[in-house]
Amino acid sequence: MFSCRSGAALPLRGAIFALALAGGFGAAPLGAREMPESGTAAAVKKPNVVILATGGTIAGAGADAANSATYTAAKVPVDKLIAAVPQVNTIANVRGEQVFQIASESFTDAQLVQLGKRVSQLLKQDDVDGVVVTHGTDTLEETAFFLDLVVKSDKPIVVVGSMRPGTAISADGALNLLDAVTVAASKEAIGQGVTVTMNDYIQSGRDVNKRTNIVPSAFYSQWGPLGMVVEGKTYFFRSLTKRHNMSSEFDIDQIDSLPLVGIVYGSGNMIPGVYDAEVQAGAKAIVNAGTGNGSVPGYLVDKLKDIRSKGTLVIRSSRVPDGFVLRNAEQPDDKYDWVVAHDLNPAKAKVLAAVALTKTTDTKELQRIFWEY
Ligand SMILES: NC(=O)C[C@H](N)C(=O)O
Repeated sequence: MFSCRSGAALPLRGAIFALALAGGFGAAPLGAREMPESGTAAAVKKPNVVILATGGTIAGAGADAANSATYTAAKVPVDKLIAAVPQVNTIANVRGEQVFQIASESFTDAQLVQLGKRVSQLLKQDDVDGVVVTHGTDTLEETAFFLDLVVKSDKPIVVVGSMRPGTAISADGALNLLDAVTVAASKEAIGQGVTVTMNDYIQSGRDVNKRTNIVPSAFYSQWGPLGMVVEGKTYFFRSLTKRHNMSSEFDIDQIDSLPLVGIVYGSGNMIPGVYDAEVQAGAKAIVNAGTGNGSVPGYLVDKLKDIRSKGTLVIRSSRVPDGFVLRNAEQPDDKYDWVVAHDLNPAKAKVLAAVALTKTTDTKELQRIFWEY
């Protein structure tokens, strides 16, 4: 009934995904005609990709096809997600594993560590060429950066989500997942660090962040995407210059838990007690999501100096989405023994601080790490 030739099928993919999730496929899955027959050279040579499913909107379901924003995340199991995009089988030998079934805002550090260990374990296997992690988009940028920092492998790791549930008209999950498998199976992605495939782009998991909470073009990096995926082929135009994966000094195999790091959001008329609450809760570092160039209100400087002198790390980041925080601009970081987050947004600075603190509490070392990763 439907033509499955790439290009012609593109506008239909969202609807196809929705249909599949609703159990709408008949006997012959789309794409089956394009699959190499088993036993042929093409079938033997296909890379092996494991999809680790963690939930999110890509596994979400709404009551009606018109519900693009009102739905329940983390409903559809991994096997059904894969079955809804049979085109992945033309690219790789794909199998799925359900690691969690949660919305990504519910991720904790314990889950981050568990996921990292599983990705690392799988990529050590000779029969695994790449891993895709399906994930909610709310904290996708943290997980992607975490995996970028701690998984010691050159093999492709792709984190993918969607902005619309699979049941919605024009759902974006099917194409995003197909693109993720394409990148995970591609030789070009080897050594590129953890990537995120959303809305046809290949983004660096280190750089990318969610900029809008409605439309499919939600993910953006101020340094630009690494490339694109078009009709089952990857096109890379840039590489990540920051240390990651094989060149990282961190290894998930040596990390069993992460120290608590808090974020305090900067604004006018702030409450100093928020910092005390973070310290009392056990925060080993506080990321100050300051205004502008990571600026700190005059009436809070003594509070942050006091916190630092008692042992909690102070990291100056900014609530401004782009640009970067300069050391000793706005505040004398050398004098106060504070660290700056460079271009990392507060959520990413929190991840790097937690990972870095598993190795060192020395502020010079920590600042070096913030420059290098
Ligand atoms: N688009 C999404 O995936 C949002 C959802 N709240 C999640 O992060 O799981």
